[in-house]
Amino acid sequence: MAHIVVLGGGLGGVVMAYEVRATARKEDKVTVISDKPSFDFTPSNPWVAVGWRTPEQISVELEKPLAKKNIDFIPVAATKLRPETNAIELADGRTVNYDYLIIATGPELAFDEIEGLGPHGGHTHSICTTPHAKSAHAAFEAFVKNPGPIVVGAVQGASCFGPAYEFAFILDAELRKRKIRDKVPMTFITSEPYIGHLGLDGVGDTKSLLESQLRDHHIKWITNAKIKNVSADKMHVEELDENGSLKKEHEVAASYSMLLPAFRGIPAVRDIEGLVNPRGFIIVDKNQRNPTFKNIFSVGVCVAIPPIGPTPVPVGVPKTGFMIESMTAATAGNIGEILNGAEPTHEATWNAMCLADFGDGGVAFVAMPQIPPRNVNWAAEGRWVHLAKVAFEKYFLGKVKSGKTEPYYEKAVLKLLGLEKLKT
Ligand SMILES: Cc1cc2nc3c(=O)[nH]c(=O)nc-3n(C[C@H](O)[C@H](O)[C@H](O)COP(=O)(O)OP(=O)(O)OC[C@H]3O[C@@H](n4cnc5c(N)ncnc54)[C@H](O)[C@@H]3O)c2cc1C
Repeated sequence: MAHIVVLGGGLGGVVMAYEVRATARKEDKVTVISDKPSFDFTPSNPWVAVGWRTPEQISVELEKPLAKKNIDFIPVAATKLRPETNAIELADGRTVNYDYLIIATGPELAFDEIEGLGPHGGHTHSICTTPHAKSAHAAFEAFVKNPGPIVVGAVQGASCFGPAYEFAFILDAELRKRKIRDKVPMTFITSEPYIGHLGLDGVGDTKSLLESQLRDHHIKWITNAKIKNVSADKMHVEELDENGSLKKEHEVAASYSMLLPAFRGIPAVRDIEGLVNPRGFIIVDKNQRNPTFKNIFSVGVCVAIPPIGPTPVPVGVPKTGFMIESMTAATAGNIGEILNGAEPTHEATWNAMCLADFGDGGVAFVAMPQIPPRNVNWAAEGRWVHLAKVAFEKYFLGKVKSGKTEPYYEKAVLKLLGLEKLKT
């Protein structure tokens, strides 16, 4: 009998647990360890922040659905991983031993790298977690009573740009609905070298698509931006030129702001030599397996993926839901093979595919592979993206509740786009 532990109960971890349950042998034990009792569907956080969803609508209590699939659940945070003894120390003093470990903890949010950034003692809001989105919503309701300038964007070192664009357009839609958009100057501030870069050097024509959307919605922008510091009503921003030298300094007024932070690995794993890169992300080979500790695998945002190329201000590569599904499927296949005495053969596709909802429209893109030149480099816009995103939410929450394992949705979207045959 082997004990397979999945660390993290988010988008990657829960699906991972279901999938590895299906590929492991009957006698093997599967356990999920998470620092909270529920699963939150992170892609819906921008909707929570404007009141289009409540946190309860996008959360699932994990104990029962996991138990139904014969998966143990420990809702206690891991404080330290000891890979040399195959042990995880937990916040309640317990130690859990494993034969195989899959790390799916997502990121730690590096707000402390910029003065005044973030919701904990800083001056910017966040949509990275559902509790953050809930307090961003409370602040938004206060803001609309006394509107002023809004800043939305992503800071230096960020890797998740789609949700920043989404949130800017969703705020714009909500402010129009409340008929106060005319009282709110909006600025999009990003470390990307150009609008629509997305950490992927653009996909299809995301540059023109997103620039024209920002223009159409009267949102100004600053690219190659480094946030120096944020105070209660403004932020100090350095705009760099293409060589990385200072081009212009900006003092941007903000009554309400949301900036996506840089990510790094969680403290429980961050300083383990051979396991992580300098930012604390888990190093994996093509089979999602760590080359030093061969019984450790990793999926999701905590996986180390190098940036697509140098940029004047550092930007990382986004890890989206569809890519994460392909990492979980490959990992489950590989652990199944190892348990049956074979070498792992499954590889994730690591393609980027994303739906960015704008409330009444949206932009979708597919990049296969992630690094250009690509076989598929496609982006489009339309109201259907909003509807597809609602379907994505329903599909995923259903998957978490029921324990279904196949990545139906990726197939469905590719089919919708006529790209099914091109899937690599
Ligand atoms: C605001 C936002 C919107 C996004 N929208 C989309 C989208 O529309 N489409 C898309 O494809 N992708 C989207 N993404 C990207 C990506 O799909 C999500 O970030 C996704 O949640 C990542 O899944 P994950 O499992 O890697 O991490 P997470 O979902 O963050 O899960 C990590 C889990 O580990 C737990 N954990 C953390 N530390 C510990 C610890 N010490 N011990 C135990 N458990 C721990 C956390 O509580 C959490 O449950 C979005 C990301 C963000 C931030």
